[in-house]
This record gives sequence, structure tokens and C-alpha cells, in this order.
Amino acid sequence: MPPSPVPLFFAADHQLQLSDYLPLPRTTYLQENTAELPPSHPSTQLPHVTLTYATSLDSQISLQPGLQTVLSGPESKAMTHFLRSQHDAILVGRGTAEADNPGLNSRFSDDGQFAVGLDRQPRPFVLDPRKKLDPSRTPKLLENAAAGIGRAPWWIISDSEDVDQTIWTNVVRAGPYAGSESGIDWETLLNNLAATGVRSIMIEGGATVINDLLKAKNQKWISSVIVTIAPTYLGDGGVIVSPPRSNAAQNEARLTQVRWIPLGQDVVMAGKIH
Ligand SMILES: NC(=O)C1=CN([C@@H]2O[C@H](COP(=O)(O)OP(=O)(O)OC[C@H]3O[C@@H](n4cnc5c(N)ncnc54)[C@H](O)[C@@H]3O)[C@@H](O)[C@H]2O)C=CC1
Ligand SMILES: Nc1nc(O)c(N)c(N[C@@H]2O[C@H](COP(=O)(O)O)[C@@H](O)[C@H]2O)n1
Repeated sequence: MPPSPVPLFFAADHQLQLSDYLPLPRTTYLQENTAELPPSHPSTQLPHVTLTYATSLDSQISLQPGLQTVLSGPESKAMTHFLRSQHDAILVGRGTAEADNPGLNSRFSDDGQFAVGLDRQPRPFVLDPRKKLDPSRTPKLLENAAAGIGRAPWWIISDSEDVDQTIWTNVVRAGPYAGSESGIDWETLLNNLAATGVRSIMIEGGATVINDLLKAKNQKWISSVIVTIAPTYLGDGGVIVSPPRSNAAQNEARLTQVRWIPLGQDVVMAGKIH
């Protein structure tokens, strides 16, 4: 089969334009053998958090709950894969894991030619505080890890869940969890992630995760926002990104240091939130 053409993202070296929004170059390595990791990380620094997703013009990230919807074109999708290679970890909510059966690995090298090696793959984390997800419903994550083209997934559950260590081997605690209204305590979670060696994490979704992180009280944990905007309206009934307002008089989340990068038919917007 002839090799597929190098996506425009790599050919045009848009990586440079994104560099202000990326974490520091990866220097640490999460090891597959967790026994080799120190019990807690000496640094108290929280990870760099990149919030990144693809949206329609009507602020929707999928056609309906539970349905995976292709929004990014090949160029912006390639950018997402580049971003994945720049982060230690990647996080999605249980809804996304169940709906999409995602791979969450990086499938391009920096020049777009090859898949990156395991040392550049992010660790996938699935946020599932009530431990409702059956790991067998996310076969791609497990297959990628078995094939050596992605890291083994870890699960994020609340403090109150019991864990059967024979099934739930790779677990990070999210602190207490009272329900989706209040969400999780991101500071606790980010501290716990840092303790496993995570220095940078990209958060891809879905809407429940994004809307919680964009709440006024949680925005401070976001280091940068990188959103792909696709030239399409999905219409009523989709999964909407729109955080709840805490103060009607104020814009809840105005981005600064904004940069727009056209990529194929899409535009990518990068910014900071504080
Ligand atoms: N276009 C894009 O870039 C993306 C689209 N999606 C789409 O989003 C949809 C899934 O979105 P949702 O249904 O909202 O599911 P979700 O992926 O946000 O997961 C919801 C579940 O995750 C947990 N959770 C999420 N946020 C939490 C928080 N702050 N605190 C505690 N627990 C939390 C809870 O168990 C909750 O039931 C799918 O259709 C998927 O295809 C997902 C990711 C990216
Ligand atoms: N960047 C982007 N564009 C879209 O159009 C999307 N639907 C998504 N979805 C996210 O990517 C995950 C799928 O990843 P794999 O290709 O299976 O590795 C999906 O779960 C969403 O997080 N992203």
C-alpha cells in the first residue's frame, strides 16, 4: 500500500506556533512497571493541563450522547496526535471511553511519517469516580497496550470506592465525589496524578469533564486551551460544551494570548485562560 501523504500539520511545521501552549519537553518517564516508581513524587508541582477537544460551530462535540462524531479533518486530527506525543498523560471521562472505545495513543512522529515509540506515548486515564466502567468495554486501550503502541490505561476513582486489586491494578484516587453537580476536586486529582510521575496531561473530554473543568472555580487548573473548530453545525440534540455560569454579569472564561491557526478546513484556537 502506498504511504499516506504527510498531513499538512507536519509539512507546514505548525508545531512552532503551538509551542507557547505546550508543556515543557518531556523529561520523565512513567514506567510500565509501577513498582519502580517512588511511592510519591518529590515535587509538589502540579501537572501542566492542556484542555483540548474538537467542536462544531454550535459548540457541540458529538451528535448525541454516546455517539462518536468525526469533527476534525485530517490536518487538525494530526495536530491532536502531535499534542498527545507532547504530554505524559491523557484523560477522558467514562462516557467517552464507553462511547468511543478510543485508542488515545499518538499515531504520528514529529514529521508525520511514523508512529511514535512507547517512550513518547501518553498514559491514558479514564475518569470514573463511581467505578461503573467495565474495563472490557474499552478494548482498544487494552489492545494498544498489549501491542506496545500505547501505554496501559489507568482508572481514576473516588476515595470511597473499594478496589479489587486483582482487576483494578492501575488506580489513581480522585478524592471525595458527591455527584456530577459538584464534580471532583481537581487539585486532589492533579496532586495524585503528579505522585504517579505525571508532569503534563491533556484532557480531551467529554462534555461532562470539560464543563466541570471550565467552571469558574476550576479554571485555575488549566494551563492552556487548544480547540479545533470544524466548519459544521450539528443541530439540536448534541453534546454541548458550555460551562454553568456562576455570575450572570461576567464572562465566565475569557481566553488570553489567543492564536488562530487554520488547518485544512478547520481552525485551531490556542489560548490561556488566566
Ligand atoms: N469532539 C471531541 O473532541 C470529543 C468528543 N467526545 C464526545 O463526548 C461524548 C461523551 O461526553 P459525556 O457524555 O459528557 O461523557 P464524559 O466523557 O465527560 O464522561 C462522563 C462521566 O465521566 C465521569 N466524570 C466526568 N467528569 C467528571 C467530573 N468532573 N467529576 C467526576 N466525574 C466525572 C463521570 O463518571 C461521568 O458520568 C461522547 O459522545 C464522545 O464522543 C469526547 C471527547 C472529545
Ligand atoms: N480531535 C478530535 N477530533 C474529533 O473529531 C473527535 N471526535 C475527537 N475525539 C476524541 O478522540 C478520541 C478518539 O481517539 P482515537 O482516535 O481512538 O485515538 C475520542 O475518544 C475523543 O477523546 N478528537
